[in-house]
Amino acid sequence: MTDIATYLRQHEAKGLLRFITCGSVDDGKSTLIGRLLFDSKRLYDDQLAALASESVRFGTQNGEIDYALLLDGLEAEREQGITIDVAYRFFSTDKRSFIVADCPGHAQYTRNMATGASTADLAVVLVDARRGLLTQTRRHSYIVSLLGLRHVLLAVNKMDLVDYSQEVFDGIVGEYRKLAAALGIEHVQAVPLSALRGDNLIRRSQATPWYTGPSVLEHLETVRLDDSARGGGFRLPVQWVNRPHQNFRGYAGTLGGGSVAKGDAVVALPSARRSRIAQVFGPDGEVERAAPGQAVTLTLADELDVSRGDVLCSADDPPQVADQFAAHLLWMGDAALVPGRPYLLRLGTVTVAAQVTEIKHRIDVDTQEHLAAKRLELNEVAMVNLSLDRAIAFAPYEEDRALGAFILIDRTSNATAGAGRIDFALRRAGNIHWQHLDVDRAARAALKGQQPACLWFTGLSGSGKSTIANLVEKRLHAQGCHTYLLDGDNVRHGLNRDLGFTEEDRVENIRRVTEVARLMVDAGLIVLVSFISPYASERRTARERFAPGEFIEIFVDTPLEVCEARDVKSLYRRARAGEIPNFTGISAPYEAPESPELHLRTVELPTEQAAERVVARLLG
Ligand SMILES: Nc1ncnc2c1ncn2[C@@H]1O[C@H](COP(=O)(O)OS(=O)(=O)O)[C@@H](OP(=O)(O)O)[C@H]1O
Ligand SMILES: Nc1ncnc2c1ncn2[C@@H]1O[C@H](COP(=O)(O)OP(=O)(O)O)[C@@H](O)[C@H]1O
Repeated sequence: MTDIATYLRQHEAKGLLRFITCGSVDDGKSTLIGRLLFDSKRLYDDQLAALASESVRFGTQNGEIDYALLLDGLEAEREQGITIDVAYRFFSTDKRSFIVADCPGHAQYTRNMATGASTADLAVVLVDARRGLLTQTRRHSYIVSLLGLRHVLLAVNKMDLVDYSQEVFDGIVGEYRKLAAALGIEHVQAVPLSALRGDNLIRRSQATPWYTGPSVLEHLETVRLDDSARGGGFRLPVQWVNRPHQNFRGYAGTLGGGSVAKGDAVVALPSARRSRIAQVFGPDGEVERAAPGQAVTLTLADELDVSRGDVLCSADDPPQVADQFAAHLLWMGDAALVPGRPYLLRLGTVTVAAQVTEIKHRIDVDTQEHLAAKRLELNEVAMVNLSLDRAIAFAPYEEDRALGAFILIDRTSNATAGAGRIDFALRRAGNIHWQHLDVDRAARAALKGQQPACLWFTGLSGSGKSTIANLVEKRLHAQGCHTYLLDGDNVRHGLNRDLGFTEEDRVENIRRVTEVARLMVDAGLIVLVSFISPYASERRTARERFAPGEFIEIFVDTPLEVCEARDVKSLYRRARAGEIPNFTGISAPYEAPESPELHLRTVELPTEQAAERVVARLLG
């Protein structure tokens, strides 16, 4: 452990370049990485990296050197619970240290690559000289540009197999430059290479006398990356609030943008409260000023309520605040992205619930064509509108990579399901304000003399939802309660007439009925909702739209065989015959609730008793 610590300390002073390699094993990716590692004589595998990251935590606590910078990308990913397969390898030369994100080239390649690319400065794109640009090359380059990498090293490999032909090389480079221009990749350095023989890998080769540029390693050692740094005022996404005792409150994180100094005017976002910088701490204690990219702790002159995920920034150059965006999104989830479904969005240090409200168009990464889409499958890219549960500080990706790139996390599996970049905030976000109303829900409920609630019945078709809900409503009505029953069959004749039974249509169906139920509860009613509502994530969203205790989930649990035997509307028979597609339980899923407030097993429970239990649960 101490060895790697010493090693990192020695090399910390040199610049660090993070890069990623794109291409398949056939293109010579492993050979290239292998030789770079071998020839630089510094081979550290990712286990050592893990050890190092442990020692980092330890080290910082003791006020030792801060080489967390070297590892912060890894830390961030670990925090996000990303479980995917990216091995980070370290090597170093006299001029620079390097971290290569090495992504295995199997089916999940895109996801791995996007993860690696999100922290990289440069991409090495490998092309087989015999085969030229492939669909895959275009796809990878698209992702590289989507994630904002502006530097590509185009490694035209296997030159030995085309007799080191300048013509072949020039042809491929010409074609790639066109692609790069279309994608907005600004800097392309092409190198004719034989990774296997070592031509132009570490040193320039005799075999390509016509080539006057640098070798791969020379380019990696000398490429200037500072053009991508954002000018302007400082921005500090708050990673954590350091509060060792009553008299000290420091805001820690990594500084983006310009430098920060004692006395600077500062604004905290999204609250927009203002103050001044009281103290600046670097890794070795208090300093007058800290530079971009440094890990710092700031204290403020006034007590503001700032927490993790907020952004402290220069009052002269604050980023924007919004809750709706237009963005580019690369989908990496195994399950398709469906508009309206809730995910977690993480941007910088903030995590917030979010949904895609609209897929504007899907983008064919091979042709750049815009296509219509209702959902996004694995590896698809689209322009989307996003809506967050609350406003956050952000910047368009073009302006600030740190505050413009985000990931979407699947709330059930906790896996990264999408990566994207914010293009701009949607205007409407800032313009709609909640209308304050004098007669509020408490007043309306009081007049009715009842506690409003939402009784949410879920279960298979024919499970008995409508029958039980009907009985419950009759009983409540008899007791003088003000109620309303929303039934799937009925609502689908009116409000939701435009919706069918695909996954995305059901998500929208439930989203709308949730909003209607909410308005009714707001009006002081006891609302009974009887929809199949087959997806756990939409039921969870529905629950979150109500106050604690107001949403009562009732699982009408009837085995499929029983529903099928009842077959009140002959739907099961027709579904089995293939006449009704996407039929719940047969050709579409039903995700049973895991912890409903009430679990009614109808096989053991006659309808009257089932209804009685619901009423008892509600009225106590
Ligand atoms: N493909 C398919 N799958 C499931 N159900 C179907 C389908 N096609 C028509 N129906 C009839 O529509 C009723 C379910 O509508 P819901 O709005 O409750 O469904 S969902 O919540 O959006 O899944 C359901 O009513 P219930 O039997 O009352 O549940 C069916 O009568
Ligand atoms: N214990 C029970 N609970 C609810 N329904 C039952 C029960 N036993 C038999 N049934 C019958 O099952 C059918 C359920 O149909 P329905 O209420 O329309 O279901 P859903 O609204 O879930 O599609 C009705 O014909 C009902 O009489």
